[in-house]
Amino acid sequence: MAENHTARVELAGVRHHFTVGGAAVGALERVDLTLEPGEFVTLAGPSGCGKTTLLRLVAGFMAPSEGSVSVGDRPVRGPGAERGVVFQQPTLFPWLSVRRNVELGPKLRGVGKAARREVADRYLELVGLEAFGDHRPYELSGGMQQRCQIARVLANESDIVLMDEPFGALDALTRERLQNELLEIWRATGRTILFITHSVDEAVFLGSRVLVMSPRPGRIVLDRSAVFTQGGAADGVKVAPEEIRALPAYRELLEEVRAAIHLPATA
Ligand SMILES: Nc1ncnc2c1ncn2[C@@H]1O[C@H](COP(=O)(O)OP(=O)(O)OP(=O)(O)O)[C@@H](O)[C@H]1O
Repeated sequence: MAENHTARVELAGVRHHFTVGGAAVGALERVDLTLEPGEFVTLAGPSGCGKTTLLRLVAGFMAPSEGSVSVGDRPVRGPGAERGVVFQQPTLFPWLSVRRNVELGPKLRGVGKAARREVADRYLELVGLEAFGDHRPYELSGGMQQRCQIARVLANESDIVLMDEPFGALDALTRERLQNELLEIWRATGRTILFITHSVDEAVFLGSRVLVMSPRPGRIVLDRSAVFTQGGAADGVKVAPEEIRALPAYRELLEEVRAAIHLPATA
């Protein structure tokens, strides 16, 4: 994996509640969590358990009711360029070309024209969209738009990539292709990734670490290292996804995660 200099993300004693109709609705309860640089952390849990709330706190879109969120020992006080967010639905500017969408972050940071074009083209190539730089987002399929969004976040040099069910709206084939591409990108760039998913298989397949949250108010009830994705990349040897999924240890973790979410065993 690429060397990385990403900062550690730390949530300490985090509680969060929303006020709805004058009443407090608990969303997160006592979350103590450290994301180490370069980890690919997947987060699963029942609907409404507080996953998005946790991600939004790390993104700096809001502050916790209690406790603290910090990145590299600095308290999070709002969004920052080192934390990129990939939403479930692509949020691209329709009036800009695919390339200009990807260039936007570097442009806002004052990167010159030639340099930002180079960065954009590098990331478009990484996500397999090199031939579509001059297209408009609406000329791309949903999966291609999602890849463009990922390229945009990476081009913005966000060392920490926060992904909220990014593949949730995609068909199974595109989803599988993007999962494999994302793993390649992670191996190549060494970013820290926090990835929310409803799919237990996706959580176990992608994560170098798998977290499960309890029903609302969410707490982390399972925290496991998963070596499957890294194992395949160890010495450049690629292991086919089907082989990884057939490993007994993979099946075991899958069942453990399913049990933690109170889903029935698969077999
Ligand atoms: N802006 C808000 N105002 C009021 N309540 C909210 C708000 N955002 C979230 N909540 C509530 O907080 C709880 C946690 O929501 P959150 O979106 O974090 O869950 P989630 O685990 O991401 O759900 P899902 O998997 O269904 O996307 C839910 O009960 C939700 O209704």
